Amino acid sequence: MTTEHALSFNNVDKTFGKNAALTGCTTHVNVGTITGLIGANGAGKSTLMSVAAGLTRPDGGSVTVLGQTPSQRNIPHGVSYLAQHKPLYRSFTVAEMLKFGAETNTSWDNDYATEIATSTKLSLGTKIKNLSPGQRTIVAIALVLGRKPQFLMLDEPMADLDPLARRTVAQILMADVAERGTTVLLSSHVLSEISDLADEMILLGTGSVHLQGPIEDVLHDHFVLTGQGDPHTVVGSATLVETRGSSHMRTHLFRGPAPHIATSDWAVAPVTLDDVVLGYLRTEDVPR
Ligand SMILES: Nc1ncnc2c1ncn2[C@@H]1O[C@H](COP(=O)(O)OP(=O)(O)OP(=O)(O)O)[C@@H](O)[C@H]1O
Repeated sequence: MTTEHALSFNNVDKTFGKNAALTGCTTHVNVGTITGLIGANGAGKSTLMSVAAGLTRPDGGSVTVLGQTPSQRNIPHGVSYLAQHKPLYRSFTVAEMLKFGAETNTSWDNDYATEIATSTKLSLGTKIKNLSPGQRTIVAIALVLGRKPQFLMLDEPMADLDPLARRTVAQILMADVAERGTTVLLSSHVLSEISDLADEMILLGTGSVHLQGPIEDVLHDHFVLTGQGDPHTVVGSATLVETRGSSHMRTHLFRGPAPHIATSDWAVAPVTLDDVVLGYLRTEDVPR
């Protein structure tokens, strides 16, 4: 762990019965970044966040969050975590929920939380149970940001939001990062959301990390090669991640420096985030 890391996992394991959720998971989140946590259903994203928040105890390995070891007795100061199910009291009004936030947090910014909660024009007098799932998400985000966290973890925060509300939440998060220097770890299945919002990414595949780094570097470090025959004859030192297509025309995803190709038998193209993520998720046999 260095002070540049808001979160640091070293060889972390977590098993639920026979289900291995995290297996030798080693990763970190750099301070001051918005990091996108990507992975297939069941890859371990929620478990990683729950362990980092101190709500789930790992079986092995070490976890450091804002310089502290999280546990149920020691939820690290400065951490806010919004779980996927967005816990709120259904019988409370929005105003009562915000009051609850004020009463249970020593560092609470009521004006800021109220501004976020009302950013999509919902009324403070409405009961939580009468809000739509998307409106509940906005209130939940107001509650986690009202605590003025140093490190914010959001588990699929955009899943219920309409396109306009998504944009509102994205702007709220980017403003928070710019003005308060908050570090954000955000999981999503929508890759366009990750490329719009995040500077860095962690790609989790069944419990351990396939790939991690600044998104720009990840894209720069991969290329797609299309053609027939053995691609290794033209790629140099790059590592094959995945191959698709028929024997007539194959598309190969490679990690490493893109080659200069002097023959019309092969074509090299830059990748999108979709190419990289889908390529890794489609194959079990990936370079780690
Ligand atoms: N409380 C639990 N009891 C039993 N198994 C669990 C529990 N929580 C998680 N798991 C298992 O651990 C694995 C990882 O689950 P997790 O919810 O962390 O994945 P995820 O990447 O967040 O998935 P999704 O994208 O579907 O939300 C899965 O196999 C899941 O079934």
